[in-house]
Amino acid sequence: MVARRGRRNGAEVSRVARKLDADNAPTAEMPAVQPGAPAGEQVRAKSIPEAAVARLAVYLRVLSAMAEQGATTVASEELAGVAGVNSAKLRKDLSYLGSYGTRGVGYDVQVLVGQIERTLGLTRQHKVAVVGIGNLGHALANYGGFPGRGFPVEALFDVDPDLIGVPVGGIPVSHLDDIPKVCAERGISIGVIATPPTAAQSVCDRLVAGGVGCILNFAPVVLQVPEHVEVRKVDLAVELQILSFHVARRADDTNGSHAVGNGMVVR
Ligand SMILES: NC(=O)c1ccc[n+]([C@@H]2O[C@H](COP(=O)([O-])OP(=O)(O)OC[C@H]3O[C@@H](n4cnc5c(N)ncnc54)[C@H](O)[C@@H]3O)[C@@H](O)[C@H]2O)c1
Repeated sequence: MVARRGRRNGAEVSRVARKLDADNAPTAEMPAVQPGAPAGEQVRAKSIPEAAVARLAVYLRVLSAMAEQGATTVASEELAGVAGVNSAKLRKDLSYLGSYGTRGVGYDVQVLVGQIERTLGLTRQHKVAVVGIGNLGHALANYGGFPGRGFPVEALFDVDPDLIGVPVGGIPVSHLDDIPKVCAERGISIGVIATPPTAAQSVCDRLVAGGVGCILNFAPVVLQVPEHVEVRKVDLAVELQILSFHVARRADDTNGSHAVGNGMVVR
């Protein structure tokens, strides 16, 4: 009997990144330098707070755009401004990577890109399967932004006979029952669940049987998975409720905001 556990919304990004890395290499955990630690002292990536890991992904996106435009160095204030955080928080986040920048020069863009990519486990490709090729599944399968970020969509699954064999985004849709076999054959590491909630657990079980170690679940249901499987849940209703809370709070109290530049506010 395999041990199972439920996952709450907001599972740890850093652990997922390490899990993805672990799927590809035995030396899974990215060592980072503890801020304030003596040079060369290594700590595990799990010491990076989840919120900071999420911001690292934003910095990476900004830095990649800067590199494309020919930037070689960037000041912390500039990077912070474009990323929408305050510069003290940015410097703190980057210190988790052992990156402190050079006074008067800033950060080397390419070095920083490499450090963030390694920390997020993005130095390898992670093959993705999408299950449930309805409205959301079609959008995900057709979205061209995943392969360039190291997440090529390599398999699609559904139960609708009208969809089986039909290419979506260039990939023919396979039947649900073929999930374990196809995922194992193609080395899928991430399974995206875009089925109705009633089907999500059985889909998840099939993905796990196919050796998939990471699940991104769009269905509004809590999944039970073995200990070695990581799950992240995307619940747009919860996100809207959180926004609603912030709107209500802002109406009562605008304290806690930090005004920058042209009247814009970053949090
Ligand atoms: N559409 C959105 O904007 C959106 C946003 C957030 C979350 N979600 C959630 O994502 C999921 C999908 O939403 P949707 O709007 O794409 O639904 P949809 O009805 O358009 O598509 C669902 C697809 O899943 C397939 N399916 C059903 N049972 C299956 C099974 N056992 N195995 C494989 N495929 C199966 C159906 O044939 C269909 O193609 C839902 O759980 C929904 O709550 C959707």
